[in-house]
Amino acid sequence: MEVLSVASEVFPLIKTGGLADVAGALPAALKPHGVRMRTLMPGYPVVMQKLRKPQKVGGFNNLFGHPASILGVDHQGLDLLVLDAPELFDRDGGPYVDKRGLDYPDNFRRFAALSLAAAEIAAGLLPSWKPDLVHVHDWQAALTPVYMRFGPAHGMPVVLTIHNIAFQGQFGPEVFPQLALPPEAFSVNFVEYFGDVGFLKGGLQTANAITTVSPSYAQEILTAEFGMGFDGLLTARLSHLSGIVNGIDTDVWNPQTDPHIAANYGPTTLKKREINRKALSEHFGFDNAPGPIFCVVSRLTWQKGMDVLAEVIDDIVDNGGKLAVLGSGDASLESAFLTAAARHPGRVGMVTGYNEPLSHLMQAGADAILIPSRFEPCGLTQLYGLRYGCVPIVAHTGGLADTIIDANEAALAARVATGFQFSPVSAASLRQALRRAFAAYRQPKVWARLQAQGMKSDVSWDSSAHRYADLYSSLLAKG
Ligand SMILES: Nc1ncnc2c1ncn2[C@@H]1O[C@H](COP(=O)(O)OP(=O)(O)O[C@H]2O[C@H](CO)[C@@H](O)[C@H](O)[C@H]2O)[C@@H](O)[C@H]1O
Repeated sequence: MEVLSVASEVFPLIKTGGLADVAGALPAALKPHGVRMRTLMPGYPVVMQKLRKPQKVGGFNNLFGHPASILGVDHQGLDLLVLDAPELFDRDGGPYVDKRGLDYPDNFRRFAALSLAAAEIAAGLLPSWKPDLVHVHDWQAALTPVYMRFGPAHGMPVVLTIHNIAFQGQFGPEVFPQLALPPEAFSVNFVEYFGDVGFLKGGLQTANAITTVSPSYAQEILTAEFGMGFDGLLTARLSHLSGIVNGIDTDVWNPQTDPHIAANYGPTTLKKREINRKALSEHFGFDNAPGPIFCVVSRLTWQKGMDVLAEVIDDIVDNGGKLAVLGSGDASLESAFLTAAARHPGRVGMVTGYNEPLSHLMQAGADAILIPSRFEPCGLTQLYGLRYGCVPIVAHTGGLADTIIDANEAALAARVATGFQFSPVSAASLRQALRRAFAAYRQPKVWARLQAQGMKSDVSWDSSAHRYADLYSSLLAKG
């Protein structure tokens, strides 16, 4: 089966969040299931620099006003199709925002171009290859099924995966005439959304199947609280919606071989984590006092509950714990953590920015990872935590609820617990979870059991890749 995957970021070429990890890992995970996946992504400067011997495999004389090429290239086993459209993607800032952190004003055109290119590939643009099915990710690729619906690839199945329904790609109605869609596409059945143009809206209406990244989140987005305006639409399309939990790349995230950590270790050599703890402590300027090190690797946003975490920092320190934070995001949250680090030297440390190698060392050296998200479609850092013996302390929501088994009395007695869950997302309930974590940490056998159980959890793509492959087969069987 030949599948075209379309994503705006793909690890290891470019990553701002979990979408890149998933788009980067799925092709290899699907291979054993008879799926050959080629991935279309934009040719941002950092991507173009990394490509080795790309070949032009197709092109456009005029893609939204400019010529563009499709480059075919293998990158560390990833079969990539890169949309080389310098007018749209050769920019100084990040993939979505400029150097000042502001959205590019032509984002609608940039990602409409990605989607249109995908639809053209589905329609046979490349002389050498045509997919049987298209799998698109998030709003940046969500116009693909809309373009396909009005073009020659009409009828080819499309799967749309929602990684985060908070990001919808909504633009004013004035962009519609610039999208090269027929007038009837500006209707409630397609992209029209309360008078605006909605990229994700259009995709949700037209994809043959909608998936999101955990079964619990698939349920939650049917409610007004989590649906972010799409609960009604999704309820109407319920028979096409399912939740498939993310896996992780167990080669990239393997404490036995990880090149980014100070000492490799496995389930039987957990003592070596001590060396990573030391390296982490040096990095964050921690003192040598015992006590658990909690870590955070996250965008610093309201979604991630970082304001709630900021409220309990003093409690962590008062109880003999330490906190290492790696992240960037809202200025007020960044400054809350920096202020806490200044207030608690040797106990609280903050690294602002994005640092992939350090994120590995944190999972290897910290005792627990804190994830107090208000909503979390799946979450990947708790899965990395399980694999690294860094016990996850998570909010009971979305994929966090689906992947962590709370250390309640019954689960501890049955030896199945892998972490701590709390609800609601409030400082009081996070404090309560921390109290339970401190108590468990004081009992080394209990803590070691939590770590061991977590490390035994299957966080690989094996079972989820199977589900995607089954979904593709069922869509193709429908003809
Ligand atoms: N400062 C930093 N330095 C280094 N690495 C950092 C970092 N900040 C974050 N990361 C990394 O970025 C990734 C974040 O993935 P998440 O799943 O936690 O959330 P995100 O909200 O980006 O993804 C959305 O899509 C994913 C994929 O489907 C869903 O799991 C998730 O719930 C949904 O919100 C992880 O690999 C993490 O290690």
